[in-house]
Amino acid sequence: MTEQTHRSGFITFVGRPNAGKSTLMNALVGEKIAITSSKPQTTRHAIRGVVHRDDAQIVIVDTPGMHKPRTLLGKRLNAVVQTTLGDVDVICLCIPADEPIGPGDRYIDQQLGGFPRAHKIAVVTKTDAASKERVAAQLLAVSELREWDAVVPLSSVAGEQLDVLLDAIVPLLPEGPPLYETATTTEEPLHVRVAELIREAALEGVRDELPHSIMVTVDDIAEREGRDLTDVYANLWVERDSQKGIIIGKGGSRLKQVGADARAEIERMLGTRVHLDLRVKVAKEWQGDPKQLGRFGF
Ligand SMILES: Nc1nc2c(ncn2[C@@H]2O[C@H](COP(=O)(O)OP(=O)(O)OP(=O)(O)O)[C@@H](O)[C@H]2O)c(=O)[nH]1
Repeated sequence: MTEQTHRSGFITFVGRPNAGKSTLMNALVGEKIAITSSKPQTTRHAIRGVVHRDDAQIVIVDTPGMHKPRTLLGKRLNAVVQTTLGDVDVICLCIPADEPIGPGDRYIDQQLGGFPRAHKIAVVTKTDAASKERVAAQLLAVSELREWDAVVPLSSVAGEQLDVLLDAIVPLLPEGPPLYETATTTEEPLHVRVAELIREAALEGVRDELPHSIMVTVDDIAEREGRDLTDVYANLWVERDSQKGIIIGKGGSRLKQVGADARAEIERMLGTRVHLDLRVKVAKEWQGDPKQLGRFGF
């Protein structure tokens, strides 16, 4: 019997907003750890997931969408992207199959030239949402962007071709032992993961202008002794008093729904019943305020 080579390394997904990066990472890791939403640019943290295989360990760093910065928040997000890309072994550029390649895709593709160390894979996402012909045409168009180490069409939603992507990634990683214990699927601290679940619930059905204004912090997560119950104390931050009203809803109805939805997700993650104490607070114009951004971990 020959001994199998073990490889381990870091990969990341880039692509314009809504390209399907978060959904893909969740599908690969098999546990819900990054926020997904139909609203663009809602991924804020470089969350890591770990894919374990017998022959490899793939550490996934999820980066926020790369875009031309407008606000201070945008600039900081881009700085996170730059640091991440300088560090990884493989960069996967996600381009949806159901939309033509646009300036946003090209902008990001050009940026990839600045990271010669990393191998590059093109991932054509959402193949379930496009015809076979369309997928084929998209593969051709993507191939013409640059010399890729691989081009992989897949669907995170249908769970198709995910193994093909992993098989393409593994040979590009350096030889080495696993970087994380095999039980680990994420190294995000628990309170960050809980905060993301609450933020995701709060984003459901919210008006288009709100997503970037919502932030969640978790003060405490405490198990009640001898009981199958965890207390979670969290704050939902908005930028203006007017937004507070939108979040809370008529007679508190929206906030109640958000609380119920978030609680169900947190219970699923923690495996205990949860009491969620959720307060809505205003942090005036936090996206442009360095102090507030620091507090929210940017
Ligand atoms: N049909 C289909 N829809 C998908 C698939 N993957 C993602 N989507 C949808 O595309 C939208 C965007 O997906 P996300 O994973 O949030 O995209 P993202 O690239 O992380 O977006 P940002 O956080 O804005 O950068 C969501 O509505 C997803 O449900 C897929 O394989 N098939």
